[in-house]
Amino acid sequence: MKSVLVTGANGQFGKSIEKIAVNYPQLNFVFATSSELDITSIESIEKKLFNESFSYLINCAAYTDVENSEKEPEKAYKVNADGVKNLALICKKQHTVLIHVSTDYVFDGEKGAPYLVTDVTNPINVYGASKLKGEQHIEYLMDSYFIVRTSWLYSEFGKNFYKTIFQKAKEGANLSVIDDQIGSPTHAGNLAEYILNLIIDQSKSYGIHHFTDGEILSWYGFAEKILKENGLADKVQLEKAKNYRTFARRPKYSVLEKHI
Ligand SMILES: NC(=O)C1=CN([C@@H]2O[C@H](COP(=O)(O)OP(=O)(O)OC[C@H]3O[C@@H](n4cnc5c(N)ncnc54)[C@H](OP(=O)(O)O)[C@@H]3O)[C@@H](O)[C@H]2O)C=CC1
Ligand SMILES: Cc1cn([C@H]2C[C@H](O)[C@@H](COP(=O)(O)OP(=O)(O)O[C@H]3O[C@@H](C)C(=O)[C@@H](O)[C@H]3O)O2)c(=O)[nH]c1=O
Repeated sequence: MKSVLVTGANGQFGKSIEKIAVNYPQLNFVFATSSELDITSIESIEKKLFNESFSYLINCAAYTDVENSEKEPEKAYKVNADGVKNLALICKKQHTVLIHVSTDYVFDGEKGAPYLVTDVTNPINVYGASKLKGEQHIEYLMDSYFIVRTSWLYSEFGKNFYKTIFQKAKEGANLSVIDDQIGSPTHAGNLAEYILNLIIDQSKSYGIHHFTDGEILSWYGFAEKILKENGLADKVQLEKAKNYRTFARRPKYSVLEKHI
């Protein structure tokens, strides 16, 4: 039976994997939260991997606060770059395949068409730059890895745009959402299935993958969809934001092309 270690297990994506893990009885999962395994500490990782060896490590650990990354870049780099380097070094030593999740924010959004896995990266915010650095450590250090870039994740778990809009709408707040950033919302459960199937299929298509749900929307369009899905469209007012102020710049068009 293949054993799979999941790091960052308490986050949105870690919990999404845990939810569907029961459908994969042929895999033996170990879920490690940030307090059980801190990816920024070599000792912490080695402690977890001392007695047990894993065929795969799915890294869900990350610093995902896009806004705060601008104010405290060292926090983003510590986890998203240095922490990922630690995982790459140890996985290589232990012959564990690393499956790492990355982001559409590694691109600048200026292409105006869906990004291919071969397209040049050029992040325009600290979060994206720190995630790219993590990717580069893996590519430099390892041969057997998957870097799966995805975008605009949402689910019942953790903090995400879907839940924020739904919550605000339920409270009856009027919503103002930008329509000049375009991307592909992706259900975290679908990404979890994609990744677990790479394992089940014993895929050797190592390298960078793009996975999204395929629909192309603005954040405004996504908000509209969320309201409709929950029967709230007639109950709250949704307007296109003119000046929604943020610290971080975000790519204008960060759709990921799934097919090579
Ligand atoms: N959310 C999104 O829209 C998107 C996310 N991604 C990528 O997907 C992955 C999963 O994201 P998501 O689940 O949404 O993010 P979350 O922020 O929900 O989860 C991240 C998890 O990482 C944990 N963590 C933080 N620092 C460490 C550390 N040093 N050691 C171990 N664990 C740590 C956090 O722990 P704690 O619970 O203690 O805070 C948290 O549980 C990330 O790599 C992210 O960059 C890619 C595209 C879109
Ligand atoms: C909540 C809200 C956001 N917005 C804007 C702000 C921002 O430009 C955009 C998205 O808002 P958020 O801050 O929720 O999204 P953001 O944190 O930028 O989401 C990103 O997270 C990281 C982790 C990723 O990897 C990306 O793929 C992407 O999902 O929508 C509004 O215009 N109105 C609103 O009411």
